[in-house]
Amino acid sequence: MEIFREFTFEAAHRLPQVPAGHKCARLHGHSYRIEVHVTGTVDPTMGWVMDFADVKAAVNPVIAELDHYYLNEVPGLENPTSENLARWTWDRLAATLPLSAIVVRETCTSGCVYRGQR
Ligand SMILES: Nc1nc2c(c(=O)[nH]1)N=C([C@H](O)[C@H](O)COP(=O)(O)OP(=O)(O)OP(=O)(O)O)CN2
Ligand SMILES: [Zn+2]
Repeated sequence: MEIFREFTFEAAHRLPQVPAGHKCARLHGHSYRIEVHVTGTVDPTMGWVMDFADVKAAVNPVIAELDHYYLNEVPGLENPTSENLARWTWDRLAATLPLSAIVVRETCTSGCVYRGQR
C-alpha cells in the first residue's frame, strides 16, 4: 500500500543552464507542491501504513530548508529544476521514511515524479 502527504512552500529560483533569453533564466518564483509517497504494509490493528503525522514530522524540517529561500543558494540545488528538487528531497528523506515516490509540482500544470533507490 502507498500513502502520501502533500507539502507546499514558496520559493524563488532561476535556471542557470537554459539558453540566454529563455524565460526561466530570469529570477522568478513558484508556489511549489511536493508529495511525499511512502510504502508499506497496512498494520492490521491500526489500519494504516504509517500515521500521516509521522510523515509530516519527518518532512517539515526539509520543507523549512526551502520555504521562502532562493533555491539556487541551497547547497545541492544550484540548478533547481523540478527534477533536481525531487532528487534532492528524496536524498534528504530516504534514510528516515520508506519512500516510494517524490512528486514535485512547480506550477499547476508542470512537475515531475521521482522514484529513487531505496
Ligand atoms: N523539465 C523541466 N522543464 C522546465 C523546468 C523544470 O524544472 N524541468 N522548469 C521550468 C521553469 O522553472 C518554469 O518556471 C516552469 O515551466 P513552465 O511549465 O513552462 O511554466 P509556465 O507556467 O510559464 O508555463 P506556460 O504554460 O507556458 O505559461 C521550465 N521548464
Ligand atoms: Zn520556474
